[in-house]
Amino acid sequence: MIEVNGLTKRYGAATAVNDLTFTVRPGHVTGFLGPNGAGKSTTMRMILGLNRPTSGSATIDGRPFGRHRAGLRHVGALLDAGDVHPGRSAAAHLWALARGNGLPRRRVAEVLQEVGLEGVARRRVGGFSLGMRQRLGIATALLGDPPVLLFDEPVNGLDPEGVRWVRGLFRGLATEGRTVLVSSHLMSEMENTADRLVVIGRGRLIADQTLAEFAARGTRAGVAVRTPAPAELTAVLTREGAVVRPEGAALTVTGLSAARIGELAHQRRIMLHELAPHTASLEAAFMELTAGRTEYLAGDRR
Ligand SMILES: Nc1ncnc2c1ncn2[C@@H]1O[C@H](COP(=O)(O)OP(=O)(O)OP(=O)(O)O)[C@@H](O)[C@H]1O
Repeated sequence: MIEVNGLTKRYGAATAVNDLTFTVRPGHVTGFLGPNGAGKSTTMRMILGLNRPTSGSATIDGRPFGRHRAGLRHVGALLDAGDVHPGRSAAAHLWALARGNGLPRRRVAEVLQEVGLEGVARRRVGGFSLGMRQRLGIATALLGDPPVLLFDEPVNGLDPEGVRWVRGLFRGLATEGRTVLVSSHLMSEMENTADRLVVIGRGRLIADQTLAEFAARGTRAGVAVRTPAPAELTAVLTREGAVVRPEGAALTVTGLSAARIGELAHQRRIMLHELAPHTASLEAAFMELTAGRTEYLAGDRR
């Protein structure tokens, strides 16, 4: 379990992380989501003891990271996939880490196979594509078989097959009862990966809830209706308290369920060609919640 309590990081006058409090529980993939510059990397670095908080605390299973003797056996992390000596081979990089953490040499072959790099294990990392570096970073995180894992933007540079693989990997790790925190600035990446979300904007907490709860608090749900008698149906539904907006050839109805709209249309013998409840889109919910809390906007000249 990761517990973040009142965590704050200031760089001079700028506040990168502002009084963040949240908990990441085992058995789930928790998505750590926010626009560019929201403070995700800074938070993860503080959880891992690489940056010192200005105030507040971050603990892993009740202790600051630095007090865990087991190192890679306790926490695995992918922070910056470029952070590997380019002249080293993938295997040499992992062997050095295994040795330094008292891990058996066989773990190197195991994780290389798990991430699909066994065929290039002896090649210099300098020649790796971004996707291959990400896979090596993931292998590094898995090396100590740790119960707590943090991944900062792990999907960057992966091809669609790689994205599918990494989703399955994270879900598998959570199913084994591990604590898995995965950051991204794209909701679409989290939609099929995370079951819980911690959302931040400009260093502050915006939401900490399940994916379903998050979707529900975003865009209001409505029902799309198509009928050859829009004026008549609009009058009937409005009398029942619904709000009806024409949208192209269709109507968007809020305030009544699809079932009730169907009943009313049937009673008045109004023909319907379509009756479809909108499901609130996660992307729309994310955009709505982070609007105004984005550090860098297109066209913004600050
Ligand atoms: N060493 C530093 N010195 C000064 N400012 C910093 C430093 N590190 C980060 N920041 C600032 O802190 C804010 C948060 O940055 P951070 O990298 O944590 O965001 P992020 O959510 O990970 O963004 P991205 O999705 O772009 O990686 C940004 O405004 C950034 O410019």
